[in-house]
Parts: sequence; structure tokens; C-alpha cells
Amino acid sequence: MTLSPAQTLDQAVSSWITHDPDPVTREELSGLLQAHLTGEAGATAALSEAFAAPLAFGTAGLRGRLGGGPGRMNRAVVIRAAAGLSAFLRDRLGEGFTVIIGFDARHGSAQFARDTASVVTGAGGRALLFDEHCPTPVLAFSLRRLGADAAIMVTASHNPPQDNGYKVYLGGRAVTDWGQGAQIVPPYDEQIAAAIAAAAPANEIPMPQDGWEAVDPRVIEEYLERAVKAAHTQAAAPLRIVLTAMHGVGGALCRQALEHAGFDDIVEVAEQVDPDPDFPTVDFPNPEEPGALDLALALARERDADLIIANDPDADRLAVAIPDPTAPGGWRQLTGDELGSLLGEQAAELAAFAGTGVLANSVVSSRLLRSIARAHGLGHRQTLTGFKWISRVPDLVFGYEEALGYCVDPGAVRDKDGISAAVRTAVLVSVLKQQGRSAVDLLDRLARDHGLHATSPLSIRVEDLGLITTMMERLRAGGAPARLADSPVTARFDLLDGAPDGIGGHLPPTDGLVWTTAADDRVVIRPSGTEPKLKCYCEVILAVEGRPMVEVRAEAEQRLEAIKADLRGVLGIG
Ligand SMILES: O=P([O-])(O)O[C@H]1O[C@H](COP(=O)(O)O)[C@@H](O)[C@H](O)[C@H]1O
Ligand SMILES: [Mg+2]
Repeated sequence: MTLSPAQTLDQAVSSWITHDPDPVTREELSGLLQAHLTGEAGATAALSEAFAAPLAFGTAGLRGRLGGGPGRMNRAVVIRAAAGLSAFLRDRLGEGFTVIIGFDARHGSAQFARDTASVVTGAGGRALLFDEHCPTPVLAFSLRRLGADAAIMVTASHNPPQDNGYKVYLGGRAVTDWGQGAQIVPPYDEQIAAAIAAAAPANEIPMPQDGWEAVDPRVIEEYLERAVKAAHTQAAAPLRIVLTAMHGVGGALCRQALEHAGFDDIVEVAEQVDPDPDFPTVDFPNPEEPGALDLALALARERDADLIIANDPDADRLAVAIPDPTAPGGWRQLTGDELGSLLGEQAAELAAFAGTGVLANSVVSSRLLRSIARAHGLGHRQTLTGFKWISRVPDLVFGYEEALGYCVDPGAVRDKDGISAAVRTAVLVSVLKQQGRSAVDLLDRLARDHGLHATSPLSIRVEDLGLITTMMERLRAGGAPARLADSPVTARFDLLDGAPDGIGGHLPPTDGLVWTTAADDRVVIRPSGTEPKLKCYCEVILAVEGRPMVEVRAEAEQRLEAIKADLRGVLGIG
């Protein structure tokens, strides 16, 4: 259904329009086609983009702009994706395979979820559809809890309002390894993609109007119970917590989870508490983006809070900020690596007590977790980006990635979970408070024990995806710079060749570059698999050696800035 060399753009568009069951995208494409035929360059460009290639599985499933055509998110694409997945499951399991379907509150999500339930039913599967929007971790939990063979979450997470997406998980009888309940990786993603490519045109796929079931809402209660239990203890010292759902679907559940864990002083960011697909108060509903926590920070200052908890719109990510008199404005947002290290240390203490367990983080996350694991006599694994990789590590007790993702209870949710991680964080902060300490004190202790590991990202957002390919090509052709922050670059890995996984094996090949310097600084560069961005992840490690922490942190900051300046030079972005 995509543009073959022999097909002209207008033929491909006309044929797609004939098979598109959605009058809205049909009309949009017809308008663009008319404009294209009269020579409007903008229309030609828009159609070329929408028909260049079908949406492909990236870091977290399919994700793209809403609109007509095979390279966009729309009902025709979703119907064919559901048909491909159903064919894949039917081939492996025969009829009667079970698929659970969840959806967020974005534009199109509820319709895409209903279409999916209909297609699964029409293909002889048993479809279980959530009645209402739900957080991604609830869907991931339900897959394992109900023993379904697959699950689909219709969400584009924290992307802009114009996007939507499709996260695909396998479980039950469909896979039997450690990946049970996780999002798909090769070879399943390739097999499912091939089944999608082979699917009939969307309007020829059987779509009964009923026959699917509602997910029993008790599973949400069970999720809640489990998320609270995962913290092991309850609130110690009371905390005033400012909570934001970032206009997403996690607000009510996160609040309840915190309340069940004993936190009753919760102040919600009223403007962001209800789901709103337009995310009106933020430029990007991504707690990683500057400004996303502004309302929460203002409220926390006004109400003299102890902690800010922010989920992304599908509530699988968690951002945290804490009071810090040395930080500008008196509050400090922890990086994903900082919170990952704090939760990692806590998980390591618990696991070391039990005598077993593995900690894991992605190749773009801090190396501190490995030192923490070693210090507690535990295993550590390095994985590729994304929880589809982190969550399938055997004997995992805790996994995180720098992109604000944490998995504190892999037995329940084989994915990141912003709600169970929020409860654990609140409990940790409250236990520390009871001891007269803060999260910053614990971070300082980790720095003294293992060296200060400071990380900082440099993200380059582009309009034209081709620019990312060009930048990666240029970096590969030109090699690494000789020096970064004045230290010679001593090792270069191309992740296409597969980097070491930390236990004598190699990671599957992926597009990315890793450079390390004599000073043990490290840079990883890779294209995002969910957004049009090139991402550079920088890390420096500094020995503390009795120096005041402010001094060491300032030095780390400077070195990170120097690395980023060098990278801007290499990338030619001034
Ligand atoms: O969007 P979410 O919250 O599901 O998050 C998704 O995207 C993040 C960024 O990926 P990339 O760097 O490829 O853009 C990944 O780290 C994460 O595992 C994935 O689930
Ligand atoms: Mg998310």
C-alpha cells in the first residue's frame, strides 16, 4: 500500500483514498490531491511525506502525526496494524487468541482502540477493551494479570497533540521467555510488520460492530494495590506533594496510589489534572522539556511543598522535583539518571537483603547504576534504549532509563511505570525526611562512594527527518572529534556493530555512536525512535575526594557544557 517505484504519487494517493474507511482523512487526502494536481508545492510535499514509507515500529511501537496516508496515524493504518497483529497471533496460536486494548485521551485514541477491538474480533480473536482511557502501565499490568496473548496501547505518550501511536506488547501463549508482557522486539516486530504489509486494504478487513468484551475494572484496583505494595513500606514522615498529570490520564490513579501509601496532603495542579488532548498549558507535554513543570513549581513554592510528582500524559514516565536551597528558585528537578540512581540504590539494598537480583539501564543512561549494583554484589545489565529491552532482562529487580522511565516492580509491569515509581519515590523521600535527610543528601553520598556521575542531554529537533540521517552520516564519515572537553577521545563504538552488554555479550545492532575520553567522559549519539530529534547523551564522572559537593557539581556542569559546545561544533549547529 506504499509508493512503489512504478507508481506515481497521485496513483498511490488515489488508491489509498479508495480504501480509506474514514471520511475525514479521505476528504483531507482528496483536497491535498486536488491541490497537488494543480501544482501546489505545499500539497505535493505533504503527500510525499505521508506516502514516503509506512509507519514503522520504533522505540515504542508505531508513532506519528495524525492525518491520512500510510506514513501517518489514522484509522486505515490502525485497522491494518490490528489486522497484521491478529494474523501474526492467529498463525501462532490459532483462533481464540486474546488481545487487551487500552487507550489514552488523545485525539483519535478511543476510535483507534474500538477499531482495533473490532478487527481482532473479526479475525477470530477475543478482544478485551478498556471502558475508559487508562495509563499505559495499567494496560501492561493487565496483560500479565489476565494472561492475554497481546496488548495494544493507543498513545503517543508525551508527543505533541498532533501525534498518536500504537504500543504493542506480547504475552500469554505468544511468547514464553523473559520478554513476556514486554513491548515487541526483533524478530517479532519484523514478523508483525510483514503481516501488516500483507494485510488487505483497510476497507476490506472484517469489522463486526460488536463481539468484544469490556475489561473487568477490578484489574485497575489490583493494579493500584500492587503499585502501593511495590513500595514495601508506607509513608514515614508526612509530605506535602504537588502532583501533575500533564493533561494526561494518570492523575486520578496516581493520586489514589499515593493516598493508599499514606500520603494525604496532595495538592494537584488544577489546570493540568484532567485529560485534555490539546495539552493547553505546555509547549510539549513532556516533563523532560524545559517549562513543562513551571505550573507545578510555582504551586510547590506557594504551598511550601516537599515534593513534586509529575507524570507524562500516559503516566509511564515520572519527573520529580525537590526543594534545594542551592538551586535557582529553591527547587531542583532531578534528572532521570539521578532518580534512577536513587531508586536503584533503594532497590539494590532490598535485593541485596534477598541475596539476588539484577539492575539494568540503557546504554544512554548513567554508568552509576553499574557501580551501585557491584557495590551490593548484584548483577547489572546494559541494554538498548527503551523498556522493550530493559524489562526483558532476566532476574531484573529494577530498571531505569534516563528518559524518566523506571520499572520498580518487573513482576507486575514489564514496562516503565510512572505511578508505582511515584509511590516508591514518595516513600523514599518521606523515610529520608524522617531521618532528617533529603534526596540530595543521598545523591551526595552516592557521589562520594562512586564518583559524581553528572549527565546532560543535547537534543536537536528537526523539521526534516533527512537531516538526522545526514548528521549521523557526517559523524560516521568524519569520525569522532579528537578531543572532547579537552580530553582525548580514546574509544569509539559504532552501535551498528553491537556494543558490549556488560556480561560478555553484545547488544543487537542499532543506529548510534559511543565515544569515551581519557577522562572517562562519555557521549552517546542516536536518532530518537519516537520524535524527529537527534539525541546526544553526555556524562562526566568526577572523584569527590573530600571536596565540597557544590564545587564538584560546578566543575561537572562546566565540563558537560564544554562537551556540548564541542558537539555543536562537530554537528555544525553553532
Ligand atoms: O514515549 P514514551 O514515554 O513511551 O517513551 C518512549 O520513548 C523514550 C524515548 O525514546 P527515543 O529516544 O527513541 O525517542 C524511550 O526511552 C522509552 O523507552 C519509550 O517507551
Ligand atoms: Mg509515556
